[in-house]
Amino acid sequence: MSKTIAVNAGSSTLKFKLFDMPSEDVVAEGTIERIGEKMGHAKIKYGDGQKHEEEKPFADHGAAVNYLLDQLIDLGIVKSYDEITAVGHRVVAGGEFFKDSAVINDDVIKKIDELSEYAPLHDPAELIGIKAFRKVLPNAFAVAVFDTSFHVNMPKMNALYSVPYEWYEKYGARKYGAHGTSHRYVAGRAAKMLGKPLKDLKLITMHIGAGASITAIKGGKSYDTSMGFSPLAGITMATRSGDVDPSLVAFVQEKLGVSSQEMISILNHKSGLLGISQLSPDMRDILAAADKGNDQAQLALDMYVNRIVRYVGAYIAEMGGADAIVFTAGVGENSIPVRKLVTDKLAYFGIKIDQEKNKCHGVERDLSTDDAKIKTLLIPTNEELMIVHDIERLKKEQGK
Ligand SMILES: Nc1ncnc2c1ncn2[C@@H]1O[C@H](COP(=O)(O)OP(=O)(O)O)[C@@H](O)[C@H]1O
Ligand SMILES: CC(=O)OP(=O)(O)O
Ligand SMILES: [Mg+2]
Repeated sequence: MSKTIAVNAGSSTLKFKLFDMPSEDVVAEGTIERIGEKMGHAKIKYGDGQKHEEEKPFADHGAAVNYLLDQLIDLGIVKSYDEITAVGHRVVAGGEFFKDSAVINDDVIKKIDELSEYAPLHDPAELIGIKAFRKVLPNAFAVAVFDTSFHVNMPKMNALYSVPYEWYEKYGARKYGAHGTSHRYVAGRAAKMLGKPLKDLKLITMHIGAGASITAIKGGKSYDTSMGFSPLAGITMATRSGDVDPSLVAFVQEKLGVSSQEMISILNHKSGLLGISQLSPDMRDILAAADKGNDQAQLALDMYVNRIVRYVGAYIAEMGGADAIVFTAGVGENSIPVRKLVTDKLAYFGIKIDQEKNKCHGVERDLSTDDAKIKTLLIPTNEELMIVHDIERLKKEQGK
């Protein structure tokens, strides 16, 4: 029996799922969190209900990947690496070059390396994973699945910034978006739940995790998205600022006397929920503190909800309506209060959820009331399954 592994390197995490093929049963899955921090955390589920958990530092993504490879053998998840015949890697930035997932070879690796400047928090980490797996699985069918591919053909009117056009021509200055694999997956599931073909639907998918983005999907295609040139733009995130007036950045940079790289780092790592609350990047902490009357946490929560509502409203207007909005990713899948706050503020559009149906997490469910004009769906994302489907499609295309 052959196995396929999907590897999802985030900015500070490494997630994986190992699938038995062709059944697509998940035989092991896990997350390594807080990579690069003083203390990291690894959690792997495997076999029939077995769990492995460990607190230890992971200096960088290289250390995390090596740990994962060791654990696959040490925990007896595989007897030998040869059992894994295909591997898929999430890559955030594919630029305009990768319009679809790609079979990994030397040229593809070189190209991803070149594109790293578009996603410095993500692509270098993902390259480390690609190279490490290539070393131990030299014969596996390896595929890169890009976050940006789904957005690459969005209308130019939405992809471009109102800046000198030659910036786009010379430097690729445009909106690339991210989380495309997730938006694509939940859109497909939404169509199934609504019992309508994707091509006939207008959807707004809210991928709200630590990184977060909202996408307007028209006829199954990305029409507009909240992330921009990099995954820093859009709504308020755990530690990322989302949209900021660039002149404010230049102004504060001067005051602080720091480099532009340092400014970008502050906007990426010290902003968002963490920056406003001065407490935590984690929505669970923000909700608990706001509940106890912490004003900064309340402000962070209000801003977070407001930014989501702003984009959903804009996208309903841009698409001339919507059939459904979809909650997904860490906060969207798990936070009952955030889903309530967001949908309450969208009541004007005929978005209305049943509070009893909302009492759940991690399940596919239509949360709408019967009289809702626009449906509200909860759909747990599954980027890893999407990666496996892309691997199978590319295998077929290549006659393998
Ligand atoms: N029960 C919950 N309530 C609110 N937020 C939650 C809950 N569970 C997880 N989260 C949030 O989900 C985030 C992680 O989401 P995830 O989609 O895994 O992120 P990413 O892939 O961007 O690292 C965490 O920052 C955490 O704040
Ligand atoms: C692009 C991005 O923000 O990814 P993540 O949410 O995994 O950090
Ligand atoms: Mg993610």
